[in-house]
Amino acid sequence: MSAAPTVGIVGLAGAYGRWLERFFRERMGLAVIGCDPALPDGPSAREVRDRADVLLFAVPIRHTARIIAELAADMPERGVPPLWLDVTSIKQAPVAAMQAAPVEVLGLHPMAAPPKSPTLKGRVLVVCEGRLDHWRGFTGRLLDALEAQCVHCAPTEHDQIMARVQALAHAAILSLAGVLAEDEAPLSPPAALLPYRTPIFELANAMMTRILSSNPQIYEDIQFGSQAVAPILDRLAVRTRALADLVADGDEAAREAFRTRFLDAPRSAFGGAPLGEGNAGFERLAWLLADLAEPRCLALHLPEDRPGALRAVLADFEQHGISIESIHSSRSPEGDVQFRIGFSRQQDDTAIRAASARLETAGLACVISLQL
Ligand SMILES: NC(=O)C1=CN([C@@H]2O[C@H](COP(=O)(O)OP(=O)(O)OC[C@H]3O[C@@H](n4cnc5c(N)ncnc54)[C@H](O)[C@@H]3O)[C@@H](O)[C@H]2O)C=CC1
Ligand SMILES: O=C(O)C(=O)Cc1ccc(O)cc1
Repeated sequence: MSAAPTVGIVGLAGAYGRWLERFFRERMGLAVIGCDPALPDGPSAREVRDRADVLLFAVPIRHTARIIAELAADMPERGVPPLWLDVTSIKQAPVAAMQAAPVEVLGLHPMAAPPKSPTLKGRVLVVCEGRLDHWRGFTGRLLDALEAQCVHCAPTEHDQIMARVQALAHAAILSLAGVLAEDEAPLSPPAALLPYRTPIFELANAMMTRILSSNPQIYEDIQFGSQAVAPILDRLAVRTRALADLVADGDEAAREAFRTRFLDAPRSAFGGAPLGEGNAGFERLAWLLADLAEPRCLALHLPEDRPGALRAVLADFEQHGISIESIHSSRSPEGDVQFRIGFSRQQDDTAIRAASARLETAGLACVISLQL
């Protein structure tokens, strides 16, 4: 094997396959080959397996263990065992299938959709170490280059955790979406409720619409792909039934049972400090939502990514006596940083329009939109 290993990606044309191809080429400087039924002119999976030093599986959850097992079954002898990796949202079955091959094994689970950014910086990456010896140094460099917040656990522990972090959370959100979808006008479509929103409902709506807009196969397979899920969903159903029964009873005893089982017990299980931190996080999001709801705003991006670029924009506002009410950065679908600047109703429209024009003419900002 050469000093710079060749990476093979099974599932090269998929969302993570494409992101990882770019990551390995551009951030690690490695040659990447791959296969995918969506790339019929490319090499076969066995060709990729035999040419790659590092083989990564990024295929649909429901097919992953089978695809790995098929490639493991007729694996030719190699002097140095290759490294096999996967990024599947479940870990027990894929890691077990890789362990059955004469290879070194590392299971990964990025806890985010493939980002617009070139690394997983700011995201969590679950790492399930299977069997590492020759490849230990390389996997250390890989994890460093990914820049994620790594957490380590065993595959079975991972699946128990994901039955809660993913399957249970998604089930609750999809059940909420399903109940709302059953209603009729004027209570439906669900968006008809948004003018009456609370911050909690607005965040719930963001979660419902996120899941319903994403790859449906993933959300199906997260429910159906792990044996850890069904018992957790039973507990959700029992608890929801119990709550509905208490509310139907409606007497003081039912209220007392609600307070004990649905408020006090979870409150003490969460613990004082985590409750405080979580609640403070919610407050920050609620403030953000309130700022974003302010319709008077200027959205812009800074063409020059240099220190002082934002300061020059703010200096123009200062010179012309324009106060801003909020400023938030986000990313466009292409990954460019955008700033959204909110103005109070007291600020003069003409002055804001003139500032917007000046910033563009001076090349200090590209104005994406101006709403007054
Ligand atoms: N998209 C996401 O938000 C996340 C995905 N993942 C994991 O990444 C993996 C891939 O997911 P995505 O890229 O989102 O799915 P995707 O559906 O975009 O891509 C899967 C690719 O695998 C290909 N494929 C199917 N059968 C194949 C076979 N026999 N050989 C080679 N390629 C085959 C498909 O043609 C497709 O291009 C899954 O295991 C998923 O759990 C993990 C975290 C987040
Ligand atoms: O986009 C989001 O918010 C997600 O939660 C995406 C996602 C989907 C599947 C995973 O296993 C991990 C993350």
